[in-house]
Amino acid sequence: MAQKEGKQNQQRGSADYVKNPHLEGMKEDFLYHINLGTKTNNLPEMFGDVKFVCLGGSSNRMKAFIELIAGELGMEDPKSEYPNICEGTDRYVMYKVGPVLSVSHGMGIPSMAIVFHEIIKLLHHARCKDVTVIRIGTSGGIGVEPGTVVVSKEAVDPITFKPTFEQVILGKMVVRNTKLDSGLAEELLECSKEFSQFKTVIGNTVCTLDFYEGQARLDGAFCYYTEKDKMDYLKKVKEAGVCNMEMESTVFASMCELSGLRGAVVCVALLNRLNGDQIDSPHEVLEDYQHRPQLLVASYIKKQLQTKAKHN
Ligand SMILES: O=P(O)(O)O[C@H]1O[C@H](CO)[C@@H](O)[C@H]1O
Ligand SMILES: O=c1cc[nH]c(=O)[nH]1
Repeated sequence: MAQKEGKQNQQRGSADYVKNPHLEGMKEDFLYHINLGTKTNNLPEMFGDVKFVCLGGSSNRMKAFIELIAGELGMEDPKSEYPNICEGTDRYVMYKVGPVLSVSHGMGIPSMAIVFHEIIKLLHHARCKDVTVIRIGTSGGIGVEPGTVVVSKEAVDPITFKPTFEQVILGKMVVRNTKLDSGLAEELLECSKEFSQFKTVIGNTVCTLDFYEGQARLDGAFCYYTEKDKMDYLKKVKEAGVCNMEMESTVFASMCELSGLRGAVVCVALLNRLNGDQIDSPHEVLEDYQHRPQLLVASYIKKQLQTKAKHN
């Protein structure tokens, strides 16, 4: 039976990103999957200035993103190779330039949840404040042209299309809220107006547990439904105000909600799922699509930092 959790954190910007009394009594908190620890590393010195954390599935994308950010913020160092801060592990990669952290999260809810727990604890141990987190991803579009950037209004589950995420804790189903920061989504949409080379829309995002059967594809290793079943489901998805499907947004949004971090999900649609299942566009086209959320988010970060500098 689903059990609703109690009060959720509504205080965006609060520095109290963790809600775990057990952490206080620990001699060291070692963040195993990112190979950083409270005793091993001086986390406040290394990360105390972080204001933006950008997460995306692939390591190469997150390296490309930090290079883009370095250029945008005028902080590029031609001699620098932008070292991977998590070098001691091959689970995830992490890069930092100024107040921006760029981290890979792998594929799917469990992989995202693990790294996000550790990132939230990292922000806590480093005593970071007013941090914004943005997932920069790819997705399957629902009724949108390939290459369209979708800023998520709500991250919704694939059954009821409600903004909820279910997690089994102590053998019980816990239902968590996945409401995203609407102000941040609007700010990103506003910022997208400077990019006439691609379209940006705001809409709901369905988060699934799988790329094939979970997203009603006909091209997986197994398929026990018809093309009509698939299209009926995708029609229902579209009618729920959904513009795209991916695999991490609900757990990401639920953890933003619990921690009080401002969060957004910005994913490009690699294809329109109403027209097919295979992602077979040429490599250069897919590279160009993947770059679009990065351009938008980099420009947003630059503007935010400029505005902040003016007011200081
Ligand atoms: O492009 P990324 O961030 O990896 O995200 C999307 O791509 C993967 C599937 O190909 C899933 O993880 C999905 O959420
Ligand atoms: O169709 C797609 C494309 C990218 N990522 C997904 O999860 N689905």
